[in-house]
Amino acid sequence: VKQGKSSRIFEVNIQVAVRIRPLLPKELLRHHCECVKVIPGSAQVTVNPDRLFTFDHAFGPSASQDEVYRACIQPMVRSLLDGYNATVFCYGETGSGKTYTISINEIDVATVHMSYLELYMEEVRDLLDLPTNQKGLNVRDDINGNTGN
Ligand SMILES: Nc1ncnc2c1ncn2[C@@H]1O[C@H](COP(=O)(O)OP(=O)(O)OP(=O)(O)O)[C@@H](O)[C@H]1O
Repeated sequence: VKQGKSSRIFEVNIQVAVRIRPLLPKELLRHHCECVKVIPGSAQVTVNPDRLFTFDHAFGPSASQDEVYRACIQPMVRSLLDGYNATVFCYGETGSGKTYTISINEIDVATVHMSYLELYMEEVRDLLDLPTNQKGLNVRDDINGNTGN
């Protein structure tokens, strides 16, 4: 991992956070139970229960949007306003809480160009472009190595 240019903000360029959402009412009704747990005060999670995984951040079901935002996103927003590029990428199975988590926004002092893409089953969809978002986008490289669709 490369050292971040803006060492004031980042020690590394890429950080990985895991968030475990609370069980939904329908899951509680079906007596589902949590099989992934955060070790309190750490960035580690246990799975079932003897496998241990370490991340840069780990949030359990009681973590608020604010807590996730402050730890993971706010430093990126500051860095963005300093002129650096930043990407927040949510990965997880259907219903795991990607949309819920990514819907955190707090920039009201600048014009922001944002794209909202979904990568699912190797198809890319532009979620902000209703006419095309039913069919996948074709991603191509041109002769100069630029990527477009
Ligand atoms: N941290 C959370 N606290 C409370 N509810 C949550 C949390 N995360 C997700 N949920 C709820 O769980 C459900 C699924 O979340 P969400 O739609 O964000 O999943 P997703 O990963 O975007 O799913 P998909 O890939 O199918 O679009 C929603 O009802 C959402 O409100």
